[in-house]
Amino acid sequence: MTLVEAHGVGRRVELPDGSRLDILQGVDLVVEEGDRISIVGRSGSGKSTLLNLLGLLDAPTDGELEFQGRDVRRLSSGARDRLRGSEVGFVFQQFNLLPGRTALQNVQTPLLYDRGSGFWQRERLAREMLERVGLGARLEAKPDRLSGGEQQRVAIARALVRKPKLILADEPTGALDLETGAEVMSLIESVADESGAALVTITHDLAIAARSNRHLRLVGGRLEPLDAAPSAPAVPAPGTLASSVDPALDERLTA
Ligand SMILES: Nc1ncnc2c1ncn2[C@@H]1O[C@H](COP(=O)(O)OP(=O)(O)OP(=O)(O)O)[C@@H](O)[C@H]1O
Repeated sequence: MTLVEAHGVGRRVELPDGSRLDILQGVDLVVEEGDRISIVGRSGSGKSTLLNLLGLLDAPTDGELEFQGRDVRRLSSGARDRLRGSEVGFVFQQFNLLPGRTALQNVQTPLLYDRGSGFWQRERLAREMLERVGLGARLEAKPDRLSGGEQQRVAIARALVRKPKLILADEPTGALDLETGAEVMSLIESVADESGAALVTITHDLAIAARSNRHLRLVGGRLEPLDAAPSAPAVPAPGTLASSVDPALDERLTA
């Protein structure tokens, strides 16, 4: 099933001096259920802007964008928020956990928007999700008591507790060491597999990009395919350099 279909999508913003900046122009992308897509691009090329459009945080200024067959530009902001809440999960580089809340409370937060789910049901779902990411023994821990890798696991549990069909990961391993990053990606992928969700990952890390089955690069406001499959192993051995994964892929990603 097609989740997202973008044709000629553009995103333009107005700058304080009255001039306009075309961040994205003519983006074409189809995301199917179960897809594993990585997007690379230079800093400032518009990757986060694109992720915000795919995740219904923002609407395009040009082109057509459909989410599960619905025209995003015609949705009211309330309808967009509801669709995002039930169908999209975000994982960010900086975890974005609520600092004063326990792991269990953090993971329950998205469930507060589920009409009809009572406290005990929310607690059960959050507990199960934290157990799924290996943190069943740290339910009451607050973020400042957790390592970076553990905080990212809480963030993953929070992003996926509503079983979204689209998972958008913006540099999810950027704040983690290589080995922890590979573990965290495996976790995101296996949870995505269980629910048949699509996973779109923005990354600068070539080892992380190589794990996807579709590789795209954002350049000049457009997406272009990097179609040759990387020959690298899916997970680099701990301690290996990301750029040693596949010199050919490396060249294509960073050109
Ligand atoms: N609301 C906005 N108003 C003005 N400029 C913006 C706005 N949003 C993004 N930009 C600009 O658009 C460009 C693309 O931003 P974006 O954050 O999408 O890039 P990116 O590829 O994710 O960058 P990075 O890899 O450094 O995070 C940047 O030059 C940014 O300053």
